Amino acid sequence: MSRETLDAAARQTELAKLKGWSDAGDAVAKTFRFRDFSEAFGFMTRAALVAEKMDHHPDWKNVYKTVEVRLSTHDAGGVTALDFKLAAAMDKIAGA
Ligand SMILES: C[C@H](O)[C@H](O)[C@H]1CNC2=NC(N)=NC(=O)C2=N1
Repeated sequence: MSRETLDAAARQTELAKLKGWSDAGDAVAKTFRFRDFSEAFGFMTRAALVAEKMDHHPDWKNVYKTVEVRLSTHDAGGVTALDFKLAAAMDKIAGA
């Protein structure tokens, strides 16, 4: 998959296909909220396995039952198609 960065218009096109993700310029971001810590950490565990398989890893922060996620392609210095692929996978795991 291409590691070319997407411009603002292309990011908007991709964001429109997802729910709850926003454009953070150098990344796309979403805050996932779960019922409790166990659900949040279960999500992170499953997402981590997918990310590792993709060799594409999230920047994220967990506080109790929320998980703040930022996705960018560090090697490319911006957002690429890979970030949207991981975003969609995370939504699926979260049941969103
Ligand atoms: C060598 C390895 O493929 C790279 O370092 C991968 C690992 N995971 C990565 N994850 C993310 N989010 N961006 C990258 O550029 C990246 N690069």
